Amino acid sequence: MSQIPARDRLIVALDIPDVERASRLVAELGDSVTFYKIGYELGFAGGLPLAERLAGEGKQIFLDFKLHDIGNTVARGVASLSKIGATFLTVHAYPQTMRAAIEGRGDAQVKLLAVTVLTSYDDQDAAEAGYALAIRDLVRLRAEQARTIGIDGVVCSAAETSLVRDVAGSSMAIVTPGIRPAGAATGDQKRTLTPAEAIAAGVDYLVVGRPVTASPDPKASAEAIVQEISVAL
Ligand SMILES: O=c1ccn([C@@H]2O[C@H](COP(=O)(O)O)[C@@H](O)[C@H]2O)c(=O)[nH]1
Repeated sequence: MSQIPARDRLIVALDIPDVERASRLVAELGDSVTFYKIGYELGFAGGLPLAERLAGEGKQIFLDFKLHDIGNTVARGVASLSKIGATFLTVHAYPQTMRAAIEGRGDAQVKLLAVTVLTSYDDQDAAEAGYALAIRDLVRLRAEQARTIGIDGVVCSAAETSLVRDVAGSSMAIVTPGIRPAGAATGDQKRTLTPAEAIAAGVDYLVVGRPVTASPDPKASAEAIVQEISVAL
């Protein structure tokens, strides 16, 4: 995936509470951002028609709904979301869920990404949630299962890129939230790397929310990240 242009590797998380504000931000960012992620906040506030519109206007869309339910419900949810024209859609990396997602996607074009372990978790959080494995082992296991089941890519921390690449190979996309330009506030993210570190590690796509959306100059912040990606490629 080394042929992906630097700009198309930046996915801006549109974590914005309403469609009007999100549309204004997209207009302000203009050509500086080609790829947007829509998750709970905007999606549950009427963001799906915006996702469809942006896809129709040539932006790439990542629907980050992290689906996880009984198989029938996951399959039907994926079937509905597959009609939007998105590039990526997330499910949690549980084998039953991943198999159901593939069934629900059918012949649609959307690529399925499996969320391994949320980037806001560290080993202590995983233990508190009942997992006996350390995060890196859990990420490795889930990446292996995603590959075996036929998922298109994984979501993990950029810090796990090399272990994921080892098990997932070069054809699966590695998509990494928890990206923080040097000096940016980490907030609730616990497994972070800078854009340059993530590219050097070999990730395909970088997901960045607050460092762009909460910036006093979102376009300048997005351009600075694209520049950092270009230099590191
Ligand atoms: O493991 C994960 C999976 C998804 N996310 C999502 O990415 C963005 C990150 O936003 P920031 O403001 O840059 O922290 C957000 O929409 C999360 O839901 C993640 O962070 N970690």
